[in-house]
Amino acid sequence: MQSEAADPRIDAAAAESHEPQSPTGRQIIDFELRNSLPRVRATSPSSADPPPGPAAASLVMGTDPGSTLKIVKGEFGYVLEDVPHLTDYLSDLPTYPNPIKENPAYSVVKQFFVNQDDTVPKKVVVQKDSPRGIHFRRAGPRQRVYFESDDVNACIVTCGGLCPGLNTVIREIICGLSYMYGVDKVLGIEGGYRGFYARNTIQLTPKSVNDIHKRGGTILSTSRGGHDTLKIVDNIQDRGINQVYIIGGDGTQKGAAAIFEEIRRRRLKVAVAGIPKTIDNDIAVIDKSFGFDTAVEEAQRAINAAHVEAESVENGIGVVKLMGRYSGFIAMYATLASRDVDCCLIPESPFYLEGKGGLYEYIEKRLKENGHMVIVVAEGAGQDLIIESMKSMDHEDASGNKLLLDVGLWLSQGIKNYFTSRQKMTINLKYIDPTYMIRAIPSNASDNVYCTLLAQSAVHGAMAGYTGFTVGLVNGRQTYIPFDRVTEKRNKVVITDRMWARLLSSTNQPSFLSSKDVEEANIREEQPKQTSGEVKCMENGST
Ligand SMILES: Nc1ncnc2c1ncn2[C@@H]1O[C@H](COP(=O)(O)OP(=O)(O)OP(=O)(O)O)[C@@H](O)[C@H]1O
Ligand SMILES: O=P(O)(O)OC[C@H]1O[C@](O)(CO)[C@@H](O)[C@@H]1O
Ligand SMILES: [Mg+2]
Repeated sequence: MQSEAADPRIDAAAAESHEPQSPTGRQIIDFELRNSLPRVRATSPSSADPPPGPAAASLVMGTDPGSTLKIVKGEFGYVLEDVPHLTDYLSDLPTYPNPIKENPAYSVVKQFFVNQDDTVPKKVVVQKDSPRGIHFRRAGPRQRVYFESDDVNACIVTCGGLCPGLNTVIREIICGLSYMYGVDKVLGIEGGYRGFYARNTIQLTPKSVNDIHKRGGTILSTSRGGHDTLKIVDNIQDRGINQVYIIGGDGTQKGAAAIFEEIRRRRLKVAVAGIPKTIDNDIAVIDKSFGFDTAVEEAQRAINAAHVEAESVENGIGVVKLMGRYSGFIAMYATLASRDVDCCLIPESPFYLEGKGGLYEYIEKRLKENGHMVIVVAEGAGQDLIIESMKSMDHEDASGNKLLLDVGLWLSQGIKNYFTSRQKMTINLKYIDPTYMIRAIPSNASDNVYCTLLAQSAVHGAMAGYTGFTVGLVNGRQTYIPFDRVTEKRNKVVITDRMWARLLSSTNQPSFLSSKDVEEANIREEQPKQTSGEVKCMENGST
């Protein structure tokens, strides 16, 4: 471990830094960032160069000790949860006209640049007297950029599990940097976070990545564990990297936040941009994560197969396991899309097997009615029941994620035992586990477009000097979201929400919930989430 005093680069950088000058005739925007850095003022060097913060005179900055968020308050309860900018800790950075202006493809676009004040509301369903609520900065190209094309030295890393679309995002970061901004130095870090200090790097060009979106997986390979913030930032510094693109799930975004904090502490001119990846769709705030649509579509093939098998025999049961460690979105959407599913089990909704209203009773009823049935089970469902029945130990992977027991096998065995031992009826059960086959395919057409927009938004943000942000779709608009916002909690299926009710009504399955379960779920959802703007919000509200 390297101490601050032992690193000469930190002292040198700190000695060079000084309080920003008061800008002439420009609004000074004060804000307070959480930890070690002193209070700073974001300024804009020239009138042709809009400041990174909102320019509207009515906005005042709020301060929130203990919060990592950069909060801007406006009228009528308007709150902007802004993302950091290089000028927050580096003063007098020169800016340059955005080279996109010279690009023939984009020069005809009527309003190509995003208005500096554009923000996107988190909540779109409002009442006439409700406050305007939380907003995020709108993503997109800015008039001026904080990097000269020739000076950019970017790198890309992929971490965590696989997900359809990883290669598309990699490709579009490289092509976006090159075609829109004329950047030609992009390094691929191999093997996830530990690749920064333990693996090789590869030079990436539009030509070398031309075809990669047609392949599953990640050409950079990935890993879990191995995040050593100081070693990673040392490596970034040693290589002269000044833009870091980090693609990964909730764990990866936490790692990206740690890297950003260390970079900021060392006062380096390095932009850190996260692109959220998770096939489980469990990242908070954003509408959905890339690869999710592809996964739901591919899951249909497994469900169809299970259905064909089940309806072709007497008392046929098809059990399909889908991914979803903590969140059952893939299972829920795949079930809703298919209409062949009779029962969907997810981690968020407790269920029980035996007795009145239990799963076995429902299976029996369904077989008597229809002669066959299909069950979709998310991998994280029923883990408490399995642990109870197998007296198993808790295990974790290299990143500290819970290692799951195979709910599909366990459930299939349980159903077989139930019907055999009680001589209820002869059943014919087929268990299909397509999880890794689904995760390993290339992204479908709509995910490819989505990946492209995410990658381009990340590139625009980094070029414009924003840092410490995750790019994401909020209510259909590309935004920059502070890391903390996407890592503080997981996106989960809300079982008291209308979407889960739609599922229950489509499958006709029992909810398996006691009134106590419903009460607990309601309490979980109703707990207000205080921000410094004192705006209460509910994640994943009804659609
Ligand atoms: N709290 C944390 N602080 C720093 N690094 C972290 C943290 N949590 C996870 N990481 C690092 O992020 C990387 C990926 O984490 P993880 O394996 O949990 O996958 P993920 O990004 O959550 O993706 P997935 O959706 O596949 O779970 C790992 O290298 C891990 O060490
Ligand atoms: O086997 P691995 O690579 O650890 O990944 C499995 C996990 O990854 C995820 O797909 C999330 O990326 C989970 O659904 C699943 O539990
Ligand atoms: Mg994760």
